[in-house]
Amino acid sequence: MTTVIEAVGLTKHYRGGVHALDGVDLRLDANRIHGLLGRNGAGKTTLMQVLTGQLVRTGGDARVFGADPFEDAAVLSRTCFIQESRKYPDGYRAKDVLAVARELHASWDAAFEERLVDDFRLPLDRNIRKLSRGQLSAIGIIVGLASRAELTFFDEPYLGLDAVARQRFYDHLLADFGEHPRTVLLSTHLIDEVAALLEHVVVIDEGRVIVDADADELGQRAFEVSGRSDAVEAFAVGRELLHTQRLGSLASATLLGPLDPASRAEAESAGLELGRVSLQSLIVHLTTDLESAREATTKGARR
Ligand SMILES: Nc1ncnc2c1ncn2[C@@H]1O[C@H](COP(=O)(O)OP(=O)(O)OP(=O)(O)O)[C@@H](O)[C@H]1O
Repeated sequence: MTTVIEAVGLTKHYRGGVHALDGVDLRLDANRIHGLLGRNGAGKTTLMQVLTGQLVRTGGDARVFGADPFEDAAVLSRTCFIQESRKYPDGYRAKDVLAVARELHASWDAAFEERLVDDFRLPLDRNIRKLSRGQLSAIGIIVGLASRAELTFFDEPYLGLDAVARQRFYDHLLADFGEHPRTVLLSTHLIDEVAALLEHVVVIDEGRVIVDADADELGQRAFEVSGRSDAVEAFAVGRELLHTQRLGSLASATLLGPLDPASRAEAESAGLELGRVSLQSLIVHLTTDLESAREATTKGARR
């Protein structure tokens, strides 16, 4: 597989000791939809800004299509970056933004643009400042999709979009990706909504990559058991526990590790039910529960 994005020890530090990126190692393959997930302030936007040459890195190396993206016009012409906080010049109407984007992207599909404008009901003649939050997001989505750039970054592209419009975005992205494969890096907090789209998932936390895995493999990383609390507790002994929940005499536990045949048999003979862990729960547990568990262990060891 061709690598489109490669980062080695990538750092971006700000004054005041902020390590927005703190040694990011990453390789993203071509023609896949990659998810970039993580909590607020984890470093997702910073990573995209460095990879699109909008920010200068402090250290390490970043390659996009094999070149340094910073001020490399050839790299940037193959890239489309959709950012939620984009500012437009005074007096611009929605159709002016689309006209500029059309000029910038060699693979722009005007017929697709037209369909998307209809589908997202974008008022083309309205001044950009008068558009609703959702309509502004729709502009970004239309540009990101119709540009058909070889590499598209969507940074939280759908602030303010209603559930119907978000579903349309997912449907269009998936259908168009099927016909015109390209590389997409999508950052979002609506993890379960996009889980089915993602082939590969990167989770960053405090500027570091904590998960870098194919979505299928990630689904095998944890499982849930539920049933009588004493049976759940007994089953959890010796296993890495991510999370537990109790309700009266019943409990459920999220455990790390693949569900091998022996564990399955053990759970079944203890009368426990087995279930999958959603991508969102897994990531929430990995970025919060594991952290607290490790903190508790470190504190315990220090005592
Ligand atoms: N110009 C700046 N000066 C100082 N710190 C900054 C600057 N820009 C970003 N940061 C900090 O860098 C960290 C990473 O920010 P970033 O915007 O990349 O996070 P994010 O993962 O995109 O968050 P969110 O999901 O909330 O959008 C945060 O702690 C943020 O406060």
